[in-house]
Amino acid sequence: METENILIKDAQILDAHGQRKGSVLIENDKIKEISPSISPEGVNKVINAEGKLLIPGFVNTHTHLSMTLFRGIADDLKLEKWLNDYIWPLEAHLNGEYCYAGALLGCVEMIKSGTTTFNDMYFYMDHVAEAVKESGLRAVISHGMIDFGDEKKRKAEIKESKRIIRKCHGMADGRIKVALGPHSPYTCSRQLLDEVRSLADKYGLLIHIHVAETEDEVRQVKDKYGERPFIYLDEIGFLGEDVIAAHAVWLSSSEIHILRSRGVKLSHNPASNMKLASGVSPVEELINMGVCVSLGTDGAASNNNLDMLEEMKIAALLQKIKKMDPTALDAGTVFKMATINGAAALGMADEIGTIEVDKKADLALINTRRSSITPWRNPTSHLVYAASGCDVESVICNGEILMENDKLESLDEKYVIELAENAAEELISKA
Ligand SMILES: C[C@H]1O[C@@H](n2cnc3c(O)ncnc32)[C@H](O)[C@@H]1O
Ligand SMILES: [Zn+2]
Repeated sequence: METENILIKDAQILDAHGQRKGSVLIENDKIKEISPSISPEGVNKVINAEGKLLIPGFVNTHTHLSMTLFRGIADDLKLEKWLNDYIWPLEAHLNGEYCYAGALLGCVEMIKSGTTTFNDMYFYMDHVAEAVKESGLRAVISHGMIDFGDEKKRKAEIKESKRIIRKCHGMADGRIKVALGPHSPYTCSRQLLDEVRSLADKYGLLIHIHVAETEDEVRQVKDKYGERPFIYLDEIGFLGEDVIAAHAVWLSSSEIHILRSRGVKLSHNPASNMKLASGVSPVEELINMGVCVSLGTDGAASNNNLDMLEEMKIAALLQKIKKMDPTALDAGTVFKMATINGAAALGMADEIGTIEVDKKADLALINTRRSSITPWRNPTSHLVYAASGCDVESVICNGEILMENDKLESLDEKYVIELAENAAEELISKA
């Protein structure tokens, strides 16, 4: 491969390690050098980052990308009714084409708001992988498995997961990895969860699952298995460092200890938890106990967007009101949740999540000369409390420019919007 290099010149750099000024040289897919000044001689592409803030691309650790097609379809409902009466009946009409269109739309939205890596659980994941490949983004994808105790369904779900692993793991120059996606302890049988654990151990794959999202789920799991969700999962030997659990709202103190001792990673999804009125996760307690808590948007049908800047603000504000303490979940902590903690949750802390030499060049540039973040004083504060996805101007993933000066480079935005609009209309007319 011919060496491609990009120089990001004179940026204000911000990551979990703090703030500094400097230039960043990218060679192929990685950061080669970070110095106060780097000569542009022999460089293929120079980006003048004077007056710009350079941050790591956000890591969104819980998404259902193709659900962009269902945006605004079923608002103002509780999770159970939302899933049973609206979302699952619609999902019965999905196909690969629709999932591809919805995933492309999600990729556009994520690039435009500075996300470079995401953890996605859904259906027709080989079609989703195709969209991710075209977009230039990095993703962990998993087939969402639900068996409701039906043996035939369980076998079919495992078969589909294995097919996706064979077809997509390592795709797009390694930007796409495959994980296992048992939906939740209330939709998956004990046997299915056991098989998932064995496959994860055998192939070294991550497990992505929804757990302890609602009080109703806790009641259901207690009625069926006699224990709260995380205690039940621990008793069956399911939990480990490779598990990333979304939501984790309703937790007892013993469950928090289990999460810590098993090294389970969490994805906190405040907007979705608020919109479905699921509850408020005890994020401050979890972080103080040493649990790795990252941030995710969930799908666009329960959020209703994929903007990690907005999600950071919601996360911070929600903890402050839960604790009635304005010092709770400060801006610096929530920025870490959206970057390095996300990388750690996906087992990629050595590769992404901060701006360091030898890490992947997954970066976003914010234009600091925007009215919403003027006067430019405290970058972390402005990012979390004042900025939104629209303030992201340029995005690089794996050393490729995906957006420059607000123009998408890897995808044709107009085409994607048209494709998704048509797919959504056709799909909804079938239901
Ligand atoms: C993959 C399946 O998961 C469903 N889903 C989307 N969001 C949520 C949520 O917040 N809790 C539980 N299940 C969810 C999605 O519709 C797919 O059926
Ligand atoms: Zn979800």
